Amino acid sequence: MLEIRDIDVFYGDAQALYQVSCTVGAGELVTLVGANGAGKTTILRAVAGIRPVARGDLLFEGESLRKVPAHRRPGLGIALVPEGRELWPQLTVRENLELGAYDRAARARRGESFAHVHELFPTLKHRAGQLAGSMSGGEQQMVAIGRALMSRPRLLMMDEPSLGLAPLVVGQMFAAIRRLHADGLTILLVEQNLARALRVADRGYVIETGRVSLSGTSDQLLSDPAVRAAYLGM
Ligand SMILES: Nc1ncnc2c1ncn2[C@@H]1O[C@H](COP(=O)(O)OP(=O)(O)OP(=O)(O)O)[C@@H](O)[C@H]1O
Repeated sequence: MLEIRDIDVFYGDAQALYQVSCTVGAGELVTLVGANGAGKTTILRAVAGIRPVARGDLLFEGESLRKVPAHRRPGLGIALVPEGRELWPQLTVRENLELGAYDRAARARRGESFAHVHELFPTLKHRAGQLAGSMSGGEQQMVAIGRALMSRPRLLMMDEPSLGLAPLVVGQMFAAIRRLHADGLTILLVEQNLARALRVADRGYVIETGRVSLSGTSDQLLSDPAVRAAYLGM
């Protein structure tokens, strides 16, 4: 479904990604793991079209995204749940969700999408009229994921959905991710919690200083001595 081919990405003169390649097949849950500042967010931004790609290419369902502006990518089925959630705090939960269904096709199927989001996160149904900014961190993350689902994505990218959440809430978040994957959604998940991410993912890529340093199935990575030493302290 998604093929990232040898991309280089810069912030001004500073190069953040060096010939990064990775793929996500239809129905797969793939995770990008690695330390702070390794370049994981930048990969998602490149796929979403928020950061331009200086070299290389991005293919979505076989078509190059290079000439597709960021605002047209959700219409193709690409959704990003950004780091920090980026909700509208003064709008209600329902209004935040509605803003996710922003194109005509998504608006036409809004009722169905609401039902899907409410089934995944029942709290959002009960709190529909509450201001998003007054909710807990975990609830706000649910709104951010729900808003992305309202655009009816075929590829859902999530940037650190568990960041800053209490352990119990992190468990609920991963249960929701597992459920979306079991329902057949294609997911690209960025996580710093390597062990947890690899337990839900089919495959993973380890990103180090802007490069893919290792890749493999989750089992391969979890049993790799270099991964265990560097990320799991074993
Ligand atoms: N807006 C920006 N301007 C300049 N440099 C940036 C910007 N955003 C990120 N960078 C740099 O690009 C590199 C990759 O950052 P990126 O945010 O992609 O890493 P990350 O792996 O997602 O880490 P984190 O978990 O902290 O988000 C880092 O060196 C970072 O300092």
